[in-house]
This record gives sequence, structure tokens and C-alpha cells, in this order.
Amino acid sequence: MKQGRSIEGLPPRTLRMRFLEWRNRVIGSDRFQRFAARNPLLRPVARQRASAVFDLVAGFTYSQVLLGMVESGILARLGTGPAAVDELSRIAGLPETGTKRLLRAAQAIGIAQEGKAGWWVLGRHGAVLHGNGGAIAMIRHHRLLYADLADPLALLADERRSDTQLANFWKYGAAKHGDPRSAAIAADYSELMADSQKAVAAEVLETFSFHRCTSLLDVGGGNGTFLRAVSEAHPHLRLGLFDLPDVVPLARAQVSESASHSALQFHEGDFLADPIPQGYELVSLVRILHDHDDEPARQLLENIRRALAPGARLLIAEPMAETSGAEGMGDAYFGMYLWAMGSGRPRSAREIRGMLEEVGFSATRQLRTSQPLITSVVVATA
Ligand SMILES: CC(C)=CCC/C(C)=C/CC/C(C)=C/C=C/C(C)=C/C=C/C=C(C)/C=C/C=C(C)/C=C/C=C(C)/C=C/CC(C)(C)O
Ligand SMILES: C[S@@+](CC[C@H](N)C(=O)[O-])C[C@H]1O[C@@H](n2cnc3c(N)ncnc32)[C@H](O)[C@@H]1O
Repeated sequence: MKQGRSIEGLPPRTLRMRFLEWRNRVIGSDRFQRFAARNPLLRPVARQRASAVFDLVAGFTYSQVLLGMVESGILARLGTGPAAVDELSRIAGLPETGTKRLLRAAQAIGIAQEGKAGWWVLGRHGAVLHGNGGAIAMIRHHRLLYADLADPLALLADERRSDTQLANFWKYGAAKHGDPRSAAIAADYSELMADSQKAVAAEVLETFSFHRCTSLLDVGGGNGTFLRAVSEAHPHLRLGLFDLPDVVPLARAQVSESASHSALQFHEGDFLADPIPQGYELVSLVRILHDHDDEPARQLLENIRRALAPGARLLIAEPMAETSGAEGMGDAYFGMYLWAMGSGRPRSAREIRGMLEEVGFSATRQLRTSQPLITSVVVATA
């Protein structure tokens, strides 16, 4: 096809499209790749791009090395200080040869590091991950995701995904569907969410000023870990938690262990079908909206909008798509994760603001968090 001519039904290609085609022809060519690798000025970029492409190809292997380090107990052991191979081998229950292979693989990707005289310590990525309980829980949980992703095209061809590993793990309202395991299902996903909630709550607390509010309702609040963090930082707040009947008892059990939660009120229900409790100045949706397809997500926002008095606010915190510097987290990781789960999609802050405005919210704005990979925040006024 000639440049600039339109394919039936599509607008003509813009100048930018033509530039992208040209760029791709150049960098895709074997000759250019060899030229760039030999050229002293282009060589650093050529090597860095080759390495990035290799990481795409090898990513699953890296993830499995990480899983091996976590499940063997080696990462946790190195977190307490240097260790020798024979001790690590005993902890892992592996022969020394297998342990050394795992350690060398982990060293190559920054998880472990060999010191002098056979001692091993954490590598720089290992040091970050070891202290991050949420990330460790996710590494273990990824067994389910990676099983679902084993045949990506089969997964993508299936528009009614209800028997994937992730769909079974995240079976919201399992009691309603007559699943006898409903309490266990709710307990499992609530525990996973609680493990990774600390970092999310810290970002929200750093980003949004709760001082001007007197009350907060956390919709889909799980076992109350987010509210616990908020109440520790802002004990003046009157708090409410809304979640499914299988989950609220888990939150009640947590509260009985924590004195700071005394002013917490519990509301059981289905946020898509039941009215949202009224009388709160602020409502939060933490890692909720992206679980839902567009129509139910709109219904949920409308439901919340109806419950809020004029001037009350809604705070949405979740990882968002098209986040600069963390693009892979959005449409690649959460896009495929939520597809495998069978509902929802990651949305950009711009899309979320648009949905909020459609259902009658105003003054929508995005607040900048310091680690958008963990969460972004959008706030709107009713
Ligand atoms: C000190 C010297 C010498 C130099 C300093 C150099 C320097 C500045 C180094 C920086 C060090 C530093 C501060 C590093 C920080 C690293 C951090 C914060 C890393 C964080 C990593 C977080 C990760 C890997 C998080 C992963 C989270 C995942 C996978 C979450 C998944 C969530 C899911 C699946 C949620 C599901 C819920 C549902 C169903 C979608 O609703
Ligand atoms: C991904 S978890 C997030 C939990 C918590 N906000 C957090 O960030 O850790 C989603 C939560 O929404 C709740 N949920 C899902 N569907 C619901 C519904 N229809 N009505 C009420 N709660 C619901 C789940 O039980 C779960 O606690």
C-alpha cells in the first residue's frame, strides 16, 4: 500500500505512523543492529536495548529463579545475614550442586551476591524484596497466574473465563453462587490483599490529606488493614467498612485484636446491588474498580455517588494504566492478570476521571504518589 493512503474504514496514516514504520524498519534490520553494536557512540544504547529485549524473552525464567529463592527459604535466610552454601543447601533441602546453580542464577539477576570465602548475601534487588512481604506473597501467588498464562492465546480466545486458577481464587460472593468453600475463598484472598496492603496504605496516607475529614467509609475494605493504617495515622476519624458477608467477619476478628479500631462500624452487603451506607464525608475504593468491567464499574460509582451528600468525596486508589515509567505494570501485568481473573481491566487516571464525571462527580483530579507502581490516586467531589 502507498504511504498515506487509507485502508478501508481507517483514516489515512499520520506523519507519526509513517515515522514509526521507518523507525521499525531501521532498528529491525540486521545490518543496522550490527552497525550500532560496532559504533562507539551507539554501542551503549545497542547493548542496553539488546539486554531489554533479552529480558522480555527470558522473563519467565527470572521469575522462576525468584520463586525458587522464596520457596526454598534461601531469600528469608539471607535476609538475616550472610550464609554458606552448605547451610543454604540444608535449608532448601537441595543438593549442593542445585543450590549453587540457584544461587548463581539469583546472583546474575541481582537477588543474591557471593561475598568472600564462600559466603552469600542478598543482592540489591534481593535486599528490596526480602523486606517487602506484599511482593513475596505475590511471588508465591503467581503460580496461579503463570498456570493460567501457560497458553496465552487459548486464554485470550476465551471470553467467558470462569474456570481459570485466578477466577477460582477471586470468587467474590462465592456463597451467593452456592460454593461451599465460600468462607475459605474469602479468607484466602483477604489474606493476600492484607499482605500487600501496607505499601498501598502508606502511599495513600502520604498523598491525601485526611485532616479535613471527619469520617471515612472503605468500600470493599477487606479485613480492614487499610482502615487500620488510616486510623493509626488519624485517630480522629469515624470509620466504616463495607464488604461482602463472607469478608466482614474477618474484619471484625481483626478489630477485636486492635484497640485503635474501636470506632469502626461494619456494613455487610453487595456494593453493586445494595445501597452504600450514607453519612460519610469520604468514601474510599482501594484496589476495587479495576476488578470490574466497565458497566458494573459505572454502576458502583453511581451507587456511591447516590450515597454521598453534596461536597463529600470519593478517593480511588489502585495501580493505573499508562503510568509513566511503569507502563508494563498497567496494561501488560494487570491487563493479563485481570483478563485471567475473568473480569475488570486496568484503567488510566484519565479514563477513571472520565467515568467519574459521567456519573455526576466533579472536581476530579489525580494526586501524584511517590511509587505509582504500587498505587495511583484519583479524588472526586459529589
Ligand atoms: C544506598 C546506596 C548506596 C544507593 C542508593 C541507590 C538508590 C536510590 C536505590 C533505590 C533503592 C530503593 C528505594 C528501591 C525501592 C524499591 C521498591 C520500592 C521496590 C518495590 C517493588 C514492588 C513490587 C515488586 C511490587 C509488586 C506488586 C505486585 C506484583 C502486586 C500485585 C497485585 C495484585 C495482583 C493485586 C490483585 C488485586 C486485584 C484482584 C487486581 O484486585
Ligand atoms: C481486591 S480486594 C481489595 C481489598 C482491599 N480494599 C485492599 O486493597 O486490600 C476486593 C475487595 O472487594 C470485595 N468485593 C468484591 N465484590 C464485592 C461486592 N459486590 N460487594 C462488596 N464487596 C465486594 C472483596 O470481598 C474484597 O474484599
